[in-house]
Amino acid sequence: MKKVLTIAGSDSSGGAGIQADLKTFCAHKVYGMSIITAVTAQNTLGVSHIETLSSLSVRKQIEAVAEDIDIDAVKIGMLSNAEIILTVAELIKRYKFKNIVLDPVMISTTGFDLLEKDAKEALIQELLPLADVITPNLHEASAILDGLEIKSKDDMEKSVHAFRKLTSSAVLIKGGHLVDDAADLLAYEDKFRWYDAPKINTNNTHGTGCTLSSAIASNLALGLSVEQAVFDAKEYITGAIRNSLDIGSGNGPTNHLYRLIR
Ligand SMILES: Nc1ncnc2c1ncn2[C@@H]1O[C@H](COP(=O)(O)OP(=O)(O)O)[C@@H](O)[C@H]1O
Ligand SMILES: Cc1ncc(COP(=O)(O)OP(=O)(O)O)c(N)n1
Repeated sequence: MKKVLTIAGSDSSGGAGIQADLKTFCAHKVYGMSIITAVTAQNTLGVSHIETLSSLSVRKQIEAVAEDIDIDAVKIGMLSNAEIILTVAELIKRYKFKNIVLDPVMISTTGFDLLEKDAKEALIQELLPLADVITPNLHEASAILDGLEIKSKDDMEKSVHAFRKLTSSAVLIKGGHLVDDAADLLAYEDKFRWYDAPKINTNNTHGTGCTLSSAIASNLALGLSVEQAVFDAKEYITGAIRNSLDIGSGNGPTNHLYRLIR
């Protein structure tokens, strides 16, 4: 069985973070492992508290897994601060991790900071170059590109050229926050490809970014090309949103069981 590691924060409500990642791995029939960077108190209405683990704890968790188990792919989500980013970057290099999908989590949809403001540069300088695929949403892409306005599909196309100057990683700009579309744009090598999808009329989009990046990591572990891994992950997230769950009174979670329970 293929083995996939997530390095991310815990979401007590189970919709995003480590919990979404492990559910996604399970649905893709890969073995999931987790490195927890922070514990958030969170529900469908928002984040009320964050306790970040020490970089020593993160280091020890990664070493414990990597010294014992072969890892076929890694998904990276919420990292909280620069010290943890530097630790993760160092250990990626030491253990030569492959198939790395970086979701540059910065802020929750409900507006809570999940990355300290001064850590953005470390993320760009230290982690971006190590990732095989990065998956910013419109807000994160704009933050990485020094405030470049990205609100439309045209803006997304322009922004991939700016990304090309920063990194040779494949970049998937997620269009979930476009007004009437949910199209994502993949730029890889010197090509780009749109993954179109209709915008589903629902508030239940908590954890969509986490789910998509974990699905891509699972598909890479299973041996798919980047283009196909993104295609299959896009189908998975679209189905998980279409069948999303009315849990809680805010933004409910996606449904990872929709292919099993019909
Ligand atoms: N309402 C929606 N209908 C269809 N797809 C959506 C919707 N909202 C998000 N998505 C898709 O979910 C994935 C995550 O995107 P996005 O919500 O932009 O990321 P994040 O959760 O990081 O903000 C993307 O593939 C995006 O197109
Ligand atoms: C612990 C934790 N990690 C990441 C997120 C962000 O999740 P994401 O899927 O990018 O988007 P929203 O759920 O915020 O819409 C999170 N909330 N918690």
